[in-house]
Amino acid sequence: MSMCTVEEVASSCDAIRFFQIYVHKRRDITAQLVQRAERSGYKAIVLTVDVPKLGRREADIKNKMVAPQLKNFEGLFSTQAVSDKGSCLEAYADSTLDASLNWKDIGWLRSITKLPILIKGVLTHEDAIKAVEAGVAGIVISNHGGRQLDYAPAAISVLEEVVHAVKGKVPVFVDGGVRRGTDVFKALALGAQAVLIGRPVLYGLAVKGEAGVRRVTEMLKDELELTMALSGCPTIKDITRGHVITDRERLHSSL
Ligand SMILES: Cc1cc2nc3c(=O)[nH]c(=O)nc-3n(C[C@H](O)[C@H](O)[C@H](O)COP(=O)(O)O)c2cc1C
Repeated sequence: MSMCTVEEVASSCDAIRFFQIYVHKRRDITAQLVQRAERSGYKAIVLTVDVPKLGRREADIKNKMVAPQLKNFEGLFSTQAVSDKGSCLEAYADSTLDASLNWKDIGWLRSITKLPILIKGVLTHEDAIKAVEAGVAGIVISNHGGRQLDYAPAAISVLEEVVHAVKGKVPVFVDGGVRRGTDVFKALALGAQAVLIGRPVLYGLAVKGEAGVRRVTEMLKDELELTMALSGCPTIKDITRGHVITDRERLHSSL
């Protein structure tokens, strides 16, 4: 749901880019986006699976959230959803996203692209195993930044069970609540290959544009390096499971 097009983002930088998609009721629209991402040099498709419907975002409802102009869909369909119930974003998601999304759709996606497909929104080891069986190239553990369902577990709390289930067959990434280098360190120690960052990037952007985003990533990098130095880890490879204690271990030690 970007306000810039696939092509605009591609021409703005030569960084490695992954393209995140939702599956639309109209599959031709999803297919077109995937093809545009391929043509624009994106390296992977990230299929978000935790939004069959938009969660109940009460602030959006109260504030009568207006869906932003989603430029990728210009000429394809109108994204100007209106709602008398409150959130226009919710009305937009209801009318366009396919709530019947299921495991077979990964097969469909694989049939229309040669790019590796990552699945974003996994929170259990059972789903992680199914995702690997369905042929994904990577897993992003995520609860959508806590924006979809109250009481969904924190992504970091399920990281280890997913890593164990996946057994190194595909890389495991995690997002949600990464605010400090220590958070990155913890995720790496619990077996994540990398972390993804949402709101800190947006906060940096809001405060100081591109320089603000740069500063956010520098801060995280500096903090990670300091944490590594103070934990006796000269390289990322030196960060091990033994460097962190989880709640489960605390509980065991008090039994
Ligand atoms: C304003 C906003 C918009 C988002 N839009 C999307 C989206 O379109 N697709 C998606 O997969 N995740 C979306 N997310 C979720 C993020 O990708 C990510 O999972 C989450 O923000 C990570 O948590 P963090 O913000 O604590 O780092 C959005 C998050 C925010 C805050």
